[in-house]
Amino acid sequence: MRSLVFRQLFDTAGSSTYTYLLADRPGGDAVLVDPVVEQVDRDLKLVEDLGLKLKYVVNTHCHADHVTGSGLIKRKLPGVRSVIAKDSGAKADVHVAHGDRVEFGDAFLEVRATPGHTEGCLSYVCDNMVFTGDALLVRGCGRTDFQGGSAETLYDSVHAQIFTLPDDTVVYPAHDYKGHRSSTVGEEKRLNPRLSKSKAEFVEIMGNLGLPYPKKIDEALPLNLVCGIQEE
Ligand SMILES: N[C@@H](CCC(=O)N[C@@H](CSS)C(=O)NCC(=O)O)C(=O)O
Ligand SMILES: [Fe+2]
Repeated sequence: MRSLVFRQLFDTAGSSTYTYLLADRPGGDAVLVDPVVEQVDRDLKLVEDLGLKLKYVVNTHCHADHVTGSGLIKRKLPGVRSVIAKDSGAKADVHVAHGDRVEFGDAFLEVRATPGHTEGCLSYVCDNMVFTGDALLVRGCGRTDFQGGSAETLYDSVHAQIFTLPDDTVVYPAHDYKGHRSSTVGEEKRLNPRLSKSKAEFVEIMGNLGLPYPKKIDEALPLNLVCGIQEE
């Protein structure tokens, strides 16, 4: 049996983002999911401490609230390749779409298209884990009021691509604002206060969130379209 390496890291500097480090085995090939630019040194130190070979920096979507660490990591570790959805409209070394695999050593991430929070949102399945980005948060979900968001589309994505996974699949979101770290598909199907409702109720809830725009949206969006770094 494979002994996958897994670490969940949290951005305490303001974005409340979870970054995930996965490797196919101790000392093996690794991927970093949703790195944050302010945390790149922390992430790369962990990669080095664990003796891992970082292959890919993978984004679940073009983030609106923080700048991705992908470009800075590529600059510090030449050879690392960035990955994002083709439908995100963002630059990357590898554009993926539903059904693709991101392989690292003997392990892989299975790409599932889960649009609705943004047009290019992906979730990545690895063994009994799903990295849901902002499509599904613990007891919540991503907002749908910008970046081509659509409550109807998000509802269909989560129900078709995440809630069809086995109930014991562990849900790892891109953010948490309430102190949660993970959940399971079974738990979210039963207890998610938005997505356990009917589609019509969900659309009504999402239309009335009244959230202010993320503070860094004007800086983050244009930078994330070019991997987090504006080249000279
Ligand atoms: N206050 C934060 C932004 C909070 C926010 O809008 N989060 C997004 C995910 S990042 S695009 C979201 O979808 N939230 C859903 C929710 O129900 O909170 C900031 O200023 O950065
Ligand atoms: Fe987002």
